[in-house]
Formats: sequence, structure tokens, C-alpha cells
Amino acid sequence: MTDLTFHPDRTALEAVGLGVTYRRAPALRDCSFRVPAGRVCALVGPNGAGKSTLLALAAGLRRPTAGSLTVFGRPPGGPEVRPHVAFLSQEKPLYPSFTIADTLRMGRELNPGSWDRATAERIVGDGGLSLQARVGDLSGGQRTRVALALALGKRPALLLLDEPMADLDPLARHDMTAALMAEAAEHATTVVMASHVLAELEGVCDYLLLIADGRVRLAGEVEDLLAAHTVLVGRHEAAGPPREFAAHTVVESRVTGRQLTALVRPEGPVAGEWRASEPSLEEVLLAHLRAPGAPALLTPSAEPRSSWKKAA
Ligand SMILES: Nc1ncnc2c1ncn2[C@@H]1O[C@H](COP(=O)(O)OP(=O)(O)OP(=O)(O)O)[C@@H](O)[C@H]1O
Repeated sequence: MTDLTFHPDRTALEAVGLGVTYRRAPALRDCSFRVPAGRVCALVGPNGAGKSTLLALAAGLRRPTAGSLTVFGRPPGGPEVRPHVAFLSQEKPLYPSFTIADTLRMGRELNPGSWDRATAERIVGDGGLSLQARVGDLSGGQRTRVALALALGKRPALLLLDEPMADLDPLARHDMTAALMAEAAEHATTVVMASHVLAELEGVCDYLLLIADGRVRLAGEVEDLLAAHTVLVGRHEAAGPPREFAAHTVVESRVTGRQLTALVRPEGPVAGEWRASEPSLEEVLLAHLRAPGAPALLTPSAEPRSSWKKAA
């Protein structure tokens, strides 16, 4: 049996030269990255960036057309990893004619030996839902809660979530995020969560994967990625980027009146009169989303450890 117990050095997801093409249109191209086990990883990118495609690959529901993706070092969807991976897609497929109790019973039967009934029932109960309620009679947000209960009840080593909180009200969103984080911390679950709600990711995710136009733009520890960037504010003197920025990577710069604000990856001290501050995660993400041509950055922990090998 596969040993998926938490080890800080273990790799949860690793992509090398990963590509997916739909009817000759590339959805993912030449993606190489690593997500270490035990991280809560935000998967961010504009609409159509390839986030759902990547999650479907990790869940074993789709196969790469180029390169490779492994889950805990194994082919995704294979018999060794499938029992340890839970995937909550945007569609959240549940049986409308089942009651919540039927749904959780199905969870137990599909996951013999690992089903965590107490956690699943607590998540449902915290939303004030009766076990006798029919899934077809629930609101979208209530169904999301049941789907999350099913996913967490499986006690997965890897939890893949595709915009999981999109239809929850703010309070339910807050509660579900807290429940998710508590479960992830208690069981060292690796979570990969696609989301468009950038403000909510700060303080929740410790790892980041930003993809745009099918390519990896940023990958690594949130802390390291933030530390690699600086917001510089100063006087706008002349057209074009300031000369002092020439030795550094400028992700984005904007001029408002006489003030220039830039998000920069400094290669050393920046000359000139600039007020420098560390950006928030939202500032880094927004700047990279607005500047898809900025050079990609992978922190050392996000560099794949294996070289290219044919997809299994
Ligand atoms: N089944 C499919 N057949 C053909 N093209 C597809 C299919 N699924 C996705 N695509 C295309 O692949 C690209 C990536 O789509 P994907 O759904 O992975 O993006 P996403 O980042 O999840 O977007 P969103 O934020 O809108 O959910 C898009 O251009 C999309 O049109």
C-alpha cells in the first residue's frame, strides 16, 4: 500500500513540461512546478487560464498531451493514489434524490477504512442542515457544504478544490474556510484551491501557483514570493521606466499625476529616492495578472525535482 503519511520533504504534485491541448488549442503549455506535501496552495489565474484543466489532470480525470504530472510520485487517478485524493469540481455532482444521510452513507461505502463520519456530519450540522433533507431541495450554497463534507469525510491526503466557496454567503464562506484550514492543519492535508477571491487567499494559503494563458507565472511559498517583490513609490520624472530600474525586474509600473508606483523584483539595492514596502499577496497577484508578460518566478521549493519523463 502507498505510504502517504505526511513527510515535510514529500512532493504532492509535480509537473514537468506538462501540456494539454483541446482540439489543437493549448490549455496548458510547458508547465513545470512542484507543490510540496502539507501545503495549502492557491491556484490563481484569469478565466480560461487552465486551472480547472490542471485540477482535472491531478484528479486523474484527464491525461496530459505533453510532459508529465505526478501525485505523490504516482500517476494521477491510479489505484495507489485515487483513494487518497478528493476533488470538488465546480459542478459539485451530487444525487438530487438522495437525502444528506444517504449521501454521507455513500461516502462511507465508497471510502471504507478511511471515512471520517464525525467530520462529515459536523460540517453538515454547522450549516444547520438536517440529515433528512433531500439534496435536490437544497440551495446552491447548501449543496456546496454537503459536497465539502463528502470531500473532507474521505480524509484525503490531497484535496483539490475548484472555486469551492463561490456560492457560499460571506459567513458560511468564513466558517467553511476555517473548517477546511482546521482539517488541513490537523491531518497535514495538501490542499490545492482554485479561487478568484484574491483577498481571501491571504492568511489561508501558504503556497501559490499562478497560471496565465496556460503557463506558470509564479510558484512557491507565499512568504518567499512576497519577499521577492517590493512596491516602490516615487516621483515620476520622465516618460518611460526610470533609469534606476534598469538593473531590476519591473513587473508593473503605473503613473498617477506625478507619482510612479511600481512592483519590482529587485536584484539588489535600488538607487534613487523611492519609498519601498512589501506588497500584499493581492497586490502581487493583481500586478502579475495585469502584466502577463512579466518573467516567471519559481522559488526553489517549487522547482521540479525530476527531469522530464513521459506521462505514465
Ligand atoms: N472540454 C474542453 N474542450 C475544449 N476546450 C476546453 C475544454 N475545457 C477547457 N477548455 C479550454 O481550455 C482553456 C482552459 O480552460 P479551464 O477551464 O482549464 O480554465 P480555468 O482557468 O479553470 O477558467 P475559469 O477561471 O473560467 O474557471 C480555455 O481556453 C477553455 O476554453
